[in-house]
Amino acid sequence: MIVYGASGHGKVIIDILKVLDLKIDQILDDNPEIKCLQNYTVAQNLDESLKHSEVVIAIGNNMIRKNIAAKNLKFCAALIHPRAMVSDSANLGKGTVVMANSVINACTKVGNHCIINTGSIIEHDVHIADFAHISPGAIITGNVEIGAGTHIGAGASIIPGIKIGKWAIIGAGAVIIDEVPDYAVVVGNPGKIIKFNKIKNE
Ligand SMILES: CC(=O)SCCNC(=O)CCNC(=O)[C@H](O)C(C)(C)COP(=O)(O)OP(=O)(O)OC[C@H]1O[C@@H](n2cnc3c(N)ncnc32)[C@H](O)[C@@H]1OP(=O)(O)O
Repeated sequence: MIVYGASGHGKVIIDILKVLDLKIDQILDDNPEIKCLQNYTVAQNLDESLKHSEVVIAIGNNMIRKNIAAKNLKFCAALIHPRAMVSDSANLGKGTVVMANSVINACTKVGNHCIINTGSIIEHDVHIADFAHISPGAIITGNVEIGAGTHIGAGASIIPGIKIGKWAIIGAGAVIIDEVPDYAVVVGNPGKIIKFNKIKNE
């Protein structure tokens, strides 16, 4: 497996690969100043001999993950920590990572290259689009829809059936009781829009 991104998030993904007994072939990062991650050497270019290896994008920034996903690489199927609980009826897209102690309940759909972070709860019939990130401890209750590239902050809660647009940001600890439009940044309990996210090259 190639780990693309030598970040803090990369460290957690390395732990998942280790516990799944998957071999780490190379760690890549576009930043030439990053030379190592823990005990691993970090390269800027993919070793030609590894061009058929599967790749996981290990970067927390949703837009950077989207840009890397456009490259011609062989992305892995979803990586699931063995101590996560994922329903048989859930559907997870390629490159999505599911961290320890998270729960993904029945009939949920999670898109490509999403992060379902540590201890988050994704309830039944939730739909999460590509490149979204559900932060540690967030609670997404039943029938919620989350748009592409949206970031749900740590410990946020979303009440059932709410629709959250694309490239929105929900602040840490927010409680979302109303629909959230595309690009909105929402904080507090009850959640209120404080601004709109200026996304370029979406
Ligand atoms: C493994 C991991 O670590 S995963 C990482 C998980 N990361 C997170 O959960 C971070 C989520 N991010 C946040 O909560 C951020 O504070 C954001 C994105 C909502 C806002 O960040 P910024 O755009 O930098 O806003 P800024 O810090 O300038 O705050 C703007 C206002 O909102 C308030 N505010 C910011 N965040 C919150 C919050 N989570 N809850 C309540 N109020 C908040 C600020 O106090 C400030 O209020 P003021 O204008 O009255 O002073």
